[in-house]
Amino acid sequence: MSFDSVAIEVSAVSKRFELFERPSDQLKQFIVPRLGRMLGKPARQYFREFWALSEVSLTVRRGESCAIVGLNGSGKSTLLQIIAGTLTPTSGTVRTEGRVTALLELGSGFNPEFTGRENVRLNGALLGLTPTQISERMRRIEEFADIGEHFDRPLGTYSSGMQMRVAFAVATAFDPDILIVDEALAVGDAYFQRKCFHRLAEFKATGGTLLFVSHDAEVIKQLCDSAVLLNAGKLVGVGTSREIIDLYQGLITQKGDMGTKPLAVTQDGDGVWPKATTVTTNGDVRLLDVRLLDARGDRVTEVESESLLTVEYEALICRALDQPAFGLIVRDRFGKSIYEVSTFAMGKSLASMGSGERVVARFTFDFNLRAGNYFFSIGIANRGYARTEFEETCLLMHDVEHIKVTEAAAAPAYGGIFNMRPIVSVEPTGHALVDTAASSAV
Ligand SMILES: Nc1ncnc2c1ncn2[C@@H]1O[C@H](COP(=O)(O)OP(=O)(O)OP(=O)(O)O)[C@@H](O)[C@H]1O
Repeated sequence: MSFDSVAIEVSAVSKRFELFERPSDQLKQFIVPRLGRMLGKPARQYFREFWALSEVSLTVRRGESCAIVGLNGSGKSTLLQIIAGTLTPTSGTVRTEGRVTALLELGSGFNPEFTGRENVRLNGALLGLTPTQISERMRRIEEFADIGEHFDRPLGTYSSGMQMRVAFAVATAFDPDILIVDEALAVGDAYFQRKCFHRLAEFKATGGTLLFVSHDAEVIKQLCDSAVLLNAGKLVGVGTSREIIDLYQGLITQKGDMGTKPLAVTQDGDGVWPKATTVTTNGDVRLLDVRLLDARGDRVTEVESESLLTVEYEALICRALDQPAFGLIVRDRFGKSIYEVSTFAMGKSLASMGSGERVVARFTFDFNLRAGNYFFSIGIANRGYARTEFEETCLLMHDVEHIKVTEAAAAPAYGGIFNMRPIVSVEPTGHALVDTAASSAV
């Protein structure tokens, strides 16, 4: 790949932190090895090594939006800081092409004693912009931040939401080629989050390269083309944002699962169910078949909107389940969940199932979704305790099957995702609107 098309190239980056039990150990580490070397004695180490990143390699092409996902402490922020140049790697290299701006820790790159406006000037100057260029962008930044008179008060007096507003406005206003954003959307109210989301989408649409850390699966799926998954400092998955979110959710299930059998999470269902994008399983059940049936019970790959569809899947119980539950997720082509349900969530308690039993779970719907392609994920679990939480996850498989919905000739016209079938009425209230201007002119 030529570097022309590459915006960020991370090659075998590792980062080691030195963890000291006591502050005095840091001082000892500074002095004792030096003394030892002078006296020809072997060096003693006063810290514990911690590898936050191990041999991470990653390529982001120009114009691509890439998300970094992973559990807390997996190394996402460390990687972003190394790419942004605010932290040096222990080994490995990073190359970036073009102007990079980063929204990392709140307050970084800002002086708390300066006002918002002064900080904007300072940041612009650091990025090499002329005073005229900075002034040209000042109004846009002030408008986007929308913090009123606080803009001319010292940053130290701002709430964290206000600081983020200014930081976000600044980071996106100075025409970066690469924008690095760490969880910025998590700060601020819902209205500002939407504004930030639109600004990032705009940045992406105009060809900017985005590297993004977030725990919000839907935002990632909408904003990012690709994603990588970090686990304990290692890169364990690379793929489309949708594939990686599925893999990540498998990891979350694995972590939250209270069962005694370990869960295996794999990307793409090779060997288990080839169509599936991810498979999370503890081996207690096996999927045997998935069937999509129309109202007559015939197998289909296509269905007309507003008609009956049955999704049924057959599974083999490999270990007795005392409180089994069967679930289904319907997702759109972007992987966004449209509907999720399980026998447990519906309040259906099923009889226990013994090892070797074969069962068929059947979900019949009026499939009133708009024309398009929809994907099905299935879940089998044991011992539910909250709407979507179980003590044991036996099987969670994304994209086991999909259906094409076509629009029926007589289908009602509406926008959005599905037909909510409202009861609508429009009636006169009996009160006429009086045009006061017209009546006073008479
Ligand atoms: N300066 C430091 N000294 C020692 N350990 C550190 C330092 N910075 C980070 N770490 C450790 O490195 C690991 C990775 O941290 P990092 O902040 O990169 O994770 P993260 O994936 O961004 O987590 P989160 O989702 O919670 O923000 C963590 O275990 C953290 O405690």
